[in-house]
Amino acid sequence: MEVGFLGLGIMGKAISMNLLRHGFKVTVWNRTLSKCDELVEHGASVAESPAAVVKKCKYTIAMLSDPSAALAVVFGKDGILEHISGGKGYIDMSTVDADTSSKIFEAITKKGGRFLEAPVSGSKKPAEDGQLVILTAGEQALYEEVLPALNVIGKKSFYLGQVGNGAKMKLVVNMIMGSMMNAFSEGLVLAGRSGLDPCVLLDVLDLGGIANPMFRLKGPAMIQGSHSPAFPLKHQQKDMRLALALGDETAVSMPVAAAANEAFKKARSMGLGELDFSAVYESVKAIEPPSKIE
Ligand SMILES: NC(=O)C1=CN([C@@H]2O[C@H](COP(=O)(O)OP(=O)(O)OC[C@H]3O[C@@H](n4cnc5c(N)ncnc54)[C@H](OP(=O)(O)O)[C@@H]3O)[C@@H](O)[C@H]2O)C=CC1
Ligand SMILES: O=CC(=O)O
Repeated sequence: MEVGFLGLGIMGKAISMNLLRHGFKVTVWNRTLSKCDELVEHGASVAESPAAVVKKCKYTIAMLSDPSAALAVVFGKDGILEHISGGKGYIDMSTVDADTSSKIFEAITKKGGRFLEAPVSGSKKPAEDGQLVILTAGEQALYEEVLPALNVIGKKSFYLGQVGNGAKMKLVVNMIMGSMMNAFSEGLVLAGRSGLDPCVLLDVLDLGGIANPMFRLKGPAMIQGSHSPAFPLKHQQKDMRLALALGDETAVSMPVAAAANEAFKKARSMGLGELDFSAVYESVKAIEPPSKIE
């Protein structure tokens, strides 16, 4: 199967490498073209624009940073709309809001193309290992046609019906994840400031009912102050913002998520946006206790 791939950031690079490893023919494009070089060394072809990719490939997958990037690649100069036609499929894996996804869907179908949104849950390592959870919505026939690729990319794909449902599911999941990361960070700092060993806290958590892979994986590195980016904090804050907007639309009160969003914004203002989202821990730690606690 031949696929196009747009966006070779942390996730796009890992996913397209994985597709190449599994024998897919992959034509890549990235805004910063030099990021294509490593993929070419592993057998990918390069095209000069999103339009050129979609002209060449029946199926094109995109993995871009945010709504404005997702829209730019479709509607911009040399974008997808210039060559999408005649049954070609466009699969957008970027985490965006439902409105963005719907705009893309409408424009593509108007041109005779087909659309599937397919945001993913799981980070850099699951992307490298083909262990993502894929949250698709849109044209079901396209979903079924591209299952061979989805089965390489992920350990499980959900088909959630109409366009927008994949985006919404992803935002709900990441709203929960971002809130958990904040509670975890506060717990680690609270343990340390209370004279407890945060490493022992990790052991206690891991044996109880709230044990989870995120605490297990990120905790030891966080305690070491290491936040090498797997899921950049700026993207987690974007997801909190989009989830809160969904909460506005649906009149769901989310004070916990709102507080978590503020914490991620503060971390961004401290210059931590390019680090892993676990770096929110540094912004919690940065609040010095008064010299004497009354
Ligand atoms: N990292 C993770 O763990 C996960 C991320 N996600 C989501 O996946 C998406 C990608 O994440 P990730 O790979 O980490 O992000 P990165 O920041 O590593 O990569 C972003 C990609 O988007 C491209 N891009 C940004 N702006 C534009 C634009 N205006 N026009 C064209 N291309 C653009 C970048 O190109 P360039 O190289 O030129 O900057 C790059 O290829 C995001 O929506 C994120 O929320 C979902 C699950 C997990
Ligand atoms: O969106 C991030 C993730 O880890 O999932």
